[in-house]
Amino acid sequence: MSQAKKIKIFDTTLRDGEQSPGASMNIEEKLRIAHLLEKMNVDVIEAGFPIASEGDFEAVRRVAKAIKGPQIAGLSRANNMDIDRAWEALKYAGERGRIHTFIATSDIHMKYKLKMSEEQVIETAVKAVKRAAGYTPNVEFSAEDAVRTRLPFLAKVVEAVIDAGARTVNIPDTVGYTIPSEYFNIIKYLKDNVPNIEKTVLSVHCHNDLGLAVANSLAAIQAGAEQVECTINGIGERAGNCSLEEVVMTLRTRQDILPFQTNVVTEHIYAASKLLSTITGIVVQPNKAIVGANAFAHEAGIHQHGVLMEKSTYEIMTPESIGLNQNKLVLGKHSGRHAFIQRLEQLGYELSKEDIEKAFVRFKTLADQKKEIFDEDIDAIVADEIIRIPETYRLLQMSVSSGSFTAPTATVEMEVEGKVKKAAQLGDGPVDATFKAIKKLTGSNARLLHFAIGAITGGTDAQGECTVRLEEDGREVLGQGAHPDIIVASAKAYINALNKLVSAPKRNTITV
Ligand SMILES: CC(=O)SCCNC(=O)CCNC(=O)[C@H](O)C(C)(C)COP(=O)(O)OP(=O)(O)OC[C@H]1O[C@@H](n2cnc3c(N)ncnc32)[C@H](O)[C@@H]1OP(=O)(O)O
Ligand SMILES: CC(C)C(=O)C(=O)O
Ligand SMILES: [Mg+2]
Repeated sequence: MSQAKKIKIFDTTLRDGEQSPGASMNIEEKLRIAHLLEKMNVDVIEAGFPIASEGDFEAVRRVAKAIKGPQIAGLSRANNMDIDRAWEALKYAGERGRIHTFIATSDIHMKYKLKMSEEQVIETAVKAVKRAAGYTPNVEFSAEDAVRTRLPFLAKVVEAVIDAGARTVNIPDTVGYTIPSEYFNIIKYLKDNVPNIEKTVLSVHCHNDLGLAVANSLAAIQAGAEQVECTINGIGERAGNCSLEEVVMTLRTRQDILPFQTNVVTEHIYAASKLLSTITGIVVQPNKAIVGANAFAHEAGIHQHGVLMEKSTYEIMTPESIGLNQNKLVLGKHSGRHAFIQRLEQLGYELSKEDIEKAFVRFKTLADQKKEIFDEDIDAIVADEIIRIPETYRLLQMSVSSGSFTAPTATVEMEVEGKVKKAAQLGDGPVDATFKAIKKLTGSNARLLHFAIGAITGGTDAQGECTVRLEEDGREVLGQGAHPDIIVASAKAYINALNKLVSAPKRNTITV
């Protein structure tokens, strides 16, 4: 059995997270996220601030009704109206309904915002906790701006609200001001100086104004905090809150020096991150820890080589642990031969050493001009440099008749696998008739996905250039053809694509 101490995860994506500019969510959206948080097995979901609006009230009520595992919290100021309204929404969750009441305790907030003395703040806090405790024993109290609060006063407030019935007491860094060593000392001070501290769960709630929310939360855990308040993708007021995925994955990854564990099923982390950014439109930066697009991607040749030999050379957690299928080796100008050869093999190419070297030189030249090399680029390099697509089908001659009085007809003569064949077809237009004739001659079932025609140079004598994209059995190819007659250019492009389909290696999904 593990000796690790349990840390409760209090997710406030739907409350503090929603305070991010532009992150407002409707009730259905909040419910979808709440269901995913339930699957993730977080301990508490703070669903909203019921007094804030009818919509927020309804969202908290619906979440309290629908969610079965985690506790459901609703925020309220330290007054009767907010607390009563919060319970009205939370009561459907029974004992799992948590009234979370708060009041600021720092000099700045008391003087300028609340215009209250220390005595008035303590009295208001105690009254609020007692009022909430009249509804449920599941009461949390937060000392807003605790980090900028004089410590002896903070200790007095904490002791008083515990006596009044607060089962959880939260010490927020509301403005993201503290640093890890200072926050550690604050939590330690409360542990050492509040006589009834063991009767409550000590919680922390960090903002990211200096980019230290996760580091501060970890320091607090080391000092004895038992609950961490956090949000998916770290969204929240201003620079955001402590990121759930970062704090949870740090605890999971560094068990060797952090003997703590959470109940979170981390394999849902990636899905939760995606769902939230889809709903809010707040995109995750590519280099964001854990859930950014590049968090499990490697571009540098030396790293790619290492990862191909043994993933743990450059990966401290597995992509699977957050619900990603696999890592990603991005081919670009920093890549080396090992990764390039692996991609060639995955694409189904079996090339000699000399051919690989030729293709690699072309790949590096292209990578200098292009940010990322895709599989289609590699297909083109191999086709041009090594394979030079064999012509299973060849256009010999063709004629087309069409106009406003004539039904479009195409007569096409082709060499098909060494035999000369001819067919005539009617169509909706001359190109359609031509493609139908080619299909008849080749027996192809390929689907036309895209057809584009343009002029290579200006003027009526310009070469027509045609591009088609065909699909057959899940494989897609591009075909190109050029000719002064645009119908002939179209026929050539279509035949070029068919040749690629019969010569390209068969592959399933394209992976890295
Ligand atoms: C650190 C945090 O994240 S705290 C949570 C912040 N979240 C939000 O504010 C989002 C939801 N808020 C709202 O919808 C609105 O602000 C409401 C409904 C709560 C209040 O709206 P209004 O009544 O119009 O007041 P307004 O927001 O302008 O001002 C806040 C009032 O609450 C008082 N107040 C602030 N915090 C508290 C508190 N913890 N306990 C009691 N009163 C408080 C202020 O002193 C001010 O009082 P006043 O109106 O007597 O001057
Ligand atoms: C309401 C409290 C917990 C808060 O969000 C903060 O202080 O940042
Ligand atoms: Mg906050």
